[in-house]
Amino acid sequence: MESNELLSVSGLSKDFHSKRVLDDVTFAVAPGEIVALVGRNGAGKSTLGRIIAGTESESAGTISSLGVEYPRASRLEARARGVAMIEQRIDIDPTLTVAQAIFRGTFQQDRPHDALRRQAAWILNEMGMTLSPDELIGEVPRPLYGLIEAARVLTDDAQVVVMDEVSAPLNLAEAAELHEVVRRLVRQGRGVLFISHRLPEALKLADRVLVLRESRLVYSGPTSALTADDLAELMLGTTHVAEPAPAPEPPAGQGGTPLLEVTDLRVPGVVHGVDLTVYTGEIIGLTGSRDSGVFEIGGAITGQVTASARTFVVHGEPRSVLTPADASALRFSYFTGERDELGADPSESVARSMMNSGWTTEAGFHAEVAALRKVIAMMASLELQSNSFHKSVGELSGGDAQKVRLAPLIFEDSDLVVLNSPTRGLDVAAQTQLRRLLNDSVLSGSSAVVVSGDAAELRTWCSRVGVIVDGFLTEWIVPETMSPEEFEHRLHAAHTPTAIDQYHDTEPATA
Ligand SMILES: Nc1ncnc2c1ncn2[C@@H]1O[C@H](COP(=O)(O)OP(=O)(O)OP(=O)(O)O)[C@@H](O)[C@H]1O
Repeated sequence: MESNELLSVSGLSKDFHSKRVLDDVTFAVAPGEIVALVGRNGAGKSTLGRIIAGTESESAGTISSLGVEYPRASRLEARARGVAMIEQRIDIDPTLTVAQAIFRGTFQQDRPHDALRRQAAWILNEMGMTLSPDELIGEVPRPLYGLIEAARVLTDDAQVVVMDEVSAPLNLAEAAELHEVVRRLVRQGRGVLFISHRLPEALKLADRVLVLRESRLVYSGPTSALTADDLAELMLGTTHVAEPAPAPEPPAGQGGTPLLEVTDLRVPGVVHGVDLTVYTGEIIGLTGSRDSGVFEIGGAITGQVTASARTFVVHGEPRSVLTPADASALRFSYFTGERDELGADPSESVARSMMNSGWTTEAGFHAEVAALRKVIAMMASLELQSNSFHKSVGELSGGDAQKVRLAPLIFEDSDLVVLNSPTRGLDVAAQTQLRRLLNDSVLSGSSAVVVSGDAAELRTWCSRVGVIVDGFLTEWIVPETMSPEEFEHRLHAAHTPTAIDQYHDTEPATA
């Protein structure tokens, strides 16, 4: 069959242990086209991407590139046909430089390092990327591996590129770099299948959108005809209330009872004197570029990062800056957001991963039953798509795995919880539901600090957002006082490393 389509998928189905996860999926990607793929957690997006890229087998159906069918489950065949995929989880040898990582596996990889370096520098510069070609991969934050992979795709001959939630861990400035690469790829006549839970991003970037719901393709059409709410409705099969009922009035800033009051918080070389007050019953946000010190502040107030402070007062009592043991005694918890640092072993069962502690084989029958009851209740509240707690975490969809990791923190009675990008990889309904659960715990007297680079997450979750620039807290933004566009604009500036200069003369803000 002659075809101009870069990629044609026809009648594709997939079963996992007799559960149908893709059912008769048919679509095509044309040269120069960005096609977004959206759907709820567990809808089958990654599985579809992996089948196209030849790393997973299909149960039925065909896939062709430029009209030529390629065999099932062969990554090499798919690559030879010009199909590449950037997966959610990427491993790169930490001893390589960024330049070597960009050219690894390509025909150019054995060229002298200096030549690779020059070419990598050119590509990074063209894309407006802030990565240095000489930086060691071991020193590059893992969330940026997706950008390195995107630069790598630019240097090779892949004609169709599947990007699986590559933008999920990126802040607004980093996501803009990724979008630039995607646009460049399609200007060269290639095609991109872009998987994302950020619906406004999907609509803005893509020409066309595919919606998977309950394993079937329920919509394929131009993005220009849709709003984010339309898209959510197509994904969920029901009207979606984007903004959950706000938590009953949190203590308004200075008027409430302080839970934590810190002055002159310092982390050597990174945080240079931050004053921060978190009131009981509020959810605040902190944001900044990756090297601004924002992550270290979240770690320092929960005893995860070594820090100093002039005063550190919890519930009105002066203390020293916390150690991890102090933090757990005070019921201060921390969620790193880094998928690999969460201790969630992919071979571990859902049940065991959801238990924080106390479930050992020696614990006895009654303790085991009580622990399982708690797991079942958590699974029901979180609406896990997977209905088996025996399943291993590695078999879960990305969103379900994120919920499993978050569960102990959300259900534990914490006084203060620091959450790094809690909704990363969660679909719109799961985001809303998680926020409801967090609101419930805030209502019962706890507080939360959300460290994030995601505009929607910060806007819908936080009463105020502290901007961290170059180790200083430079201002507080109150999302409800401005339009979503203005809020996004302000965050974009805060995430752009060049913003540093404009803040150098600014007095640090106080809470
Ligand atoms: N290796 C596997 N073994 C068994 N079941 C699997 C495996 N991989 C995926 N699944 C199941 O297939 C379904 C689709 O998973 P997939 O990861 O494709 O969803 P997704 O749409 O990408 O979700 P998310 O948005 O959460 O990443 C889920 O129910 C998942 O548990």
